[in-house]
Amino acid sequence: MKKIKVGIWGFGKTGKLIADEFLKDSRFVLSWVVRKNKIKHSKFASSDLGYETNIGKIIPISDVSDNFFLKNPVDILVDFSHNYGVHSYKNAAKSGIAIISGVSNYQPEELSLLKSLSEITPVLYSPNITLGVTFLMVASHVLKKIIPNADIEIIEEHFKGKTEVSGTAKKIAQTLELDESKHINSIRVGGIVGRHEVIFGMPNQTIRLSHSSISRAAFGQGAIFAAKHLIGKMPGLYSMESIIADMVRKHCPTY
Ligand SMILES: NC(=O)C1=CN([C@@H]2O[C@H](COP(=O)(O)OP(=O)(O)OC[C@H]3O[C@@H](n4cnc5c(N)ncnc54)[C@H](O)[C@@H]3O)[C@@H](O)[C@H]2O)C=CC1
Ligand SMILES: O=C(O)C1=N[C@H](C(=O)O)C[C@H](O)C1
Repeated sequence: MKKIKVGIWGFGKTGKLIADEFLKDSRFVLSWVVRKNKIKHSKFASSDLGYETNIGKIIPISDVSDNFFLKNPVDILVDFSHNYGVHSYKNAAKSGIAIISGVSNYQPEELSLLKSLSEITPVLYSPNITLGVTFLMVASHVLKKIIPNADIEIIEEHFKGKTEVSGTAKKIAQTLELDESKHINSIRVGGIVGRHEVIFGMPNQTIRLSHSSISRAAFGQGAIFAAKHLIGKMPGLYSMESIIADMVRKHCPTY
């Protein structure tokens, strides 16, 4: 079977683990990663990650010219860089490259640019690409419909250095029609990769739905799941929620 060629935008804390998961999966070939930092680094993502191979050429953002995607074609571009990263790969869409963005704190301008690219290529955007959080989001949505009067609070916990409020928590708040300035409770301690909890409070019982990302590898596995669903699709905006909601409908038991 023909391998799916992948390019990664951003080679930071998460981008590295995304690259690692794609390197380990034989259905994919990691063609390149684009990084911003000019600090001295290996020439290949695989050697940077400790493998004795030279796969996934590391390309500095300054070398990305207008015809970069014609010269370096891939099937899918996966972005875990920064909210303005999308400005630097607009041309990928013109070349028909599918886009997966995991950037979680888009400003309206960048989000609408990303959405506009979905008119010409398949785009999947998710502030939390894990299967688990997506399931939690769908399940919370259903629960809110079943218990519309419950008190609902969202807790999000991350590593000390994360300055912004979790994009995942904001998306959960939007889905549940909650005021994000009142119902998101943020905790920043140590090295927590990412934990989200939705609490439904009722007078005589409490329901807690929670998810923990134990390693950033979870994001890489989510990106692979998304890539498998996106490949071969028509241009359009796709989401992890619609994929998981379809699966829930398919597998929901009847009693
Ligand atoms: N959707 C999801 O499941 C997840 C989303 N994220 C999000 O991914 C983003 C990155 O997170 P981290 O890796 O933790 O941050 P990081 O700061 O460790 O890495 C980001 C990297 O992107 C690079 N970069 C910035 N602008 C760039 C550009 N224009 N082109 C190429 N590279 C560029 C930076 O130099 C840095 O190395 C954040 O928005 C974060 O919230 C993180 C984890 C999971
Ligand atoms: O910055 C991170 O690392 C993460 N960001 C996400 C968010 O803001 O929701 C998702 C994840 O939990 C990790």
